[in-house]
Amino acid sequence: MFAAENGLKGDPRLKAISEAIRVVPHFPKRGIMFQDITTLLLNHKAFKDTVDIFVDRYRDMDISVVAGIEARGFMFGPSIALAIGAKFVPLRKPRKLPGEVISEDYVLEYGTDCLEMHVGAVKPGERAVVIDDIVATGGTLSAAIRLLETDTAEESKEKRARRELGLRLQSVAEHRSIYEVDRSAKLIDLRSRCIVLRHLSL
Ligand SMILES: O=P(O)(O)OC[C@H]1O[C@H](OP(=O)(O)OP(=O)(O)O)[C@H](O)[C@@H]1O
Ligand SMILES: Nc1ncnc2[nH]cnc12
Repeated sequence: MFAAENGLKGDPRLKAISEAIRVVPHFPKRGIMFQDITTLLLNHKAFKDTVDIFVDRYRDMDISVVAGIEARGFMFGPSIALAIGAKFVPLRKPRKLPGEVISEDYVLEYGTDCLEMHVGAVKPGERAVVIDDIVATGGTLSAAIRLLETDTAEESKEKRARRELGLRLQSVAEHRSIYEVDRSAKLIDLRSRCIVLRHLSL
């Protein structure tokens, strides 16, 4: 879907990017097919192609904020921000940011967590892209969106409605299985939304 929507159908870069991601079964616990992007980072071409695809997609779109989710969104987000002329806003795990923060709790496949952002890092009306390495349950990405929405809460209802209509979820690798079929553990192979570098344009 991403390939077709973005004129990348048949682009050999997408296959090479998918193949550069190592899949580690049963990490960090039984049933999880862990998508390890550290092997992609070791492959200069696949790493650069990944960043370039997002840069090409988001340059000249009046985006002033790239928000990266700790920790793996920090590995791709800053390069994309610099290349498209945006600022980089880190969305961090609790108690890491020294200034005043807003927080959002969320549930993960293997526990619960929280994301924080400095108050004032994003101004009302700014256009943002959220970068992370993967969407599994979507809990982390939803928390990131809520954080950004909180900080832009002053914007008008009309503007907000327009922005919500413009939500886009994009990826460079999709339809990979991230759960092993394991009846005894009652896990289902969702063949779902395992997405490398899924991002959201607000
Ligand atoms: O869609 P979800 O179910 O929310 O899962 C996806 C999130 O899980 C991973 O991060 P993790 O919280 O493991 O932290 P890390 O990047 O610090 O390893 C991953 O990098 C995403 O941020
Ligand atoms: N299957 C998975 N692989 C890598 N990171 C993840 N975060 C949540 N689920 C994951």
